[in-house]
Amino acid sequence: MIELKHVSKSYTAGVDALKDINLTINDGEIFGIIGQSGAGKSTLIRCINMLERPTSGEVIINGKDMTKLSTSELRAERRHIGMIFQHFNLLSSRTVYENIAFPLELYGTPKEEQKKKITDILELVGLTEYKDKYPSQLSGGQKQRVGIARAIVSDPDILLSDEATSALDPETVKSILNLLKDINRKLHITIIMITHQMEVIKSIADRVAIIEHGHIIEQSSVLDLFTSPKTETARNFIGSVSSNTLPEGLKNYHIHDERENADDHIMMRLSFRGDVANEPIIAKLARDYNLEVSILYGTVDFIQGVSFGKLIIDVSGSDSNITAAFNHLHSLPIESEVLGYVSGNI
Ligand SMILES: Nc1ncnc2c1ncn2[C@@H]1O[C@H](COP(=O)(O)OP(=O)(O)OP(=O)(O)O)[C@@H](O)[C@H]1O
Repeated sequence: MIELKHVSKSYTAGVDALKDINLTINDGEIFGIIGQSGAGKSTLIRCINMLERPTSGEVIINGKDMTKLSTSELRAERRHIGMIFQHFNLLSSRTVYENIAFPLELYGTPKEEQKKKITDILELVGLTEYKDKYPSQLSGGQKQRVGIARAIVSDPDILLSDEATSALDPETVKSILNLLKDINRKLHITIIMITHQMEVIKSIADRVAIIEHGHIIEQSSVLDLFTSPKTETARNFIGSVSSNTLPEGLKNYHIHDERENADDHIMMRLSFRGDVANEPIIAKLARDYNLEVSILYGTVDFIQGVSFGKLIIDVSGSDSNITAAFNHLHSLPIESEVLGYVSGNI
């Protein structure tokens, strides 16, 4: 387990990059940290392996406070933490095999054991045929595979990923994320990923924290974040992969914020998870509350194998029935939001 307790980091220039960060990351999790440029992501991930020393607070990994270790103790603990980078950081004068061998050489691993480990890892990352190539002869995705192989060849418990997919094209991002997921499952390595791309979080993270101006402003499971975001920043990140704006066809309606006429319809958005998707919510609103309900638009997406959907519906009926129906909706694990009022027939 990794625990950050009241971690703050100020750079000498007077920049408070991290402010009272509290996080717990469980063994075997894929934990995402997302934030805009300058939010403090790199500083945070570098404080986990002490590439940056926090100004205050504790970083406890498997019971040991990393901030209290001597240089030699820290070197020993770092063996359990691998790291991958946006620009791969490979040694250009070494082959793929020699790049992966590098950490094992530093740790004095015997040559025969090195060979066995590297052969297995090359197989795992799909680069067996490329072992004698140099980094300049590889694509970006292949370079990152070498970076991943080098990071996990010394059997770490934790893999830190610093924007590891940011320099790659969308197809390659998918294949690298699949590889990371595979490694997480097969080798039970805890993965902490920092990114500014919500797609990355949505694809593979179990839980996520949002960092803004050095503060964690929201943290939850990825499914909870998508279905019930609490902050504007979270909604904006979600909007980048799952649009919350009205579909084109609905923009033609004159939607107003206030009710203008007694017979105005209400346009609303319902967001729900797969576990409630089977309930006849719409039928119930119509039947039990005597409302007219039309479905105007719907989408379904998947996170961690669970479906979550959005429906835009048009509701009309008497005030008392609408109030009772809204009370019923609020009792369900569904997010409901009034988008506005529409006059006349829809
Ligand atoms: N070595 C440093 N000295 C002084 N200030 C720094 C240093 N490194 C980072 N900062 C500042 O700390 C803040 C957080 O930077 P950090 O690199 O952690 O953010 P980030 O979220 O990773 O950004 P990006 O996505 O652009 O890499 C920024 O204001 C940055 O300018």
